[in-house]
Amino acid sequence: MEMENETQQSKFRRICVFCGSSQGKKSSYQNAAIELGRELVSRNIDLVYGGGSIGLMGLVSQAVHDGGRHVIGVIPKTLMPRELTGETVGEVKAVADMHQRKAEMAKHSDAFIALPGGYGTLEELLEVITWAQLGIHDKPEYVPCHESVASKLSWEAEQFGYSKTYDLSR
Ligand SMILES: C/C(=C\CNc1ncnc2c1ncn2[C@@H]1O[C@H](COP(=O)(O)O)[C@@H](O)[C@H]1O)CO
Repeated sequence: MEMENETQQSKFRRICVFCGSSQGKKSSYQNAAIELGRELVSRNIDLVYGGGSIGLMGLVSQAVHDGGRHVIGVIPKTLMPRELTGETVGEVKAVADMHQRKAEMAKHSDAFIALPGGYGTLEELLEVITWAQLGIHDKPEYVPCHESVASKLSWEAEQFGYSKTYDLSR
């Protein structure tokens, strides 16, 4: 029987979160980023992300770091002035370019979660989905099916004729 307040164990050690470099118009996006960060902490899961300190990326990484879990941020050197402001959080892996960033993020993660974001987030999500389709990896991708979490991303996905259910896990 499960005990209340018992730390939840996950089969995932590290999860990669893709999300916006801006905070978005709705406070629910920001709340979702913080909630997801805390949820990872409660399940003893470390974070892999794009390394930025701005937008939803900054919020989720700060929440995981504040909760005492390890944070790996993977960021191209050329993007640092744009996406890294102030103090860095956790371990920062500087890479040469965007392609290496995505490959590194995928290598260090057991699964992927996408929160709302712009085209960068969408691009990152679609890349790992298509890698799974090609059999390059078999790690699950998940877009939380919740209005406040998925609406921005889902709007963009709809433009590409994507499924409205957003249950992309396999
Ligand atoms: C330019 C290249 C590939 C296509 N573009 C991107 N690929 C991967 N990651 C990207 C791309 N553009 C932006 N990003 C990053 O996504 C994060 C969220 O951005 P958003 O637009 O706010 O959702 C952010 O860290 C961006 O750096 C290489 O050939």
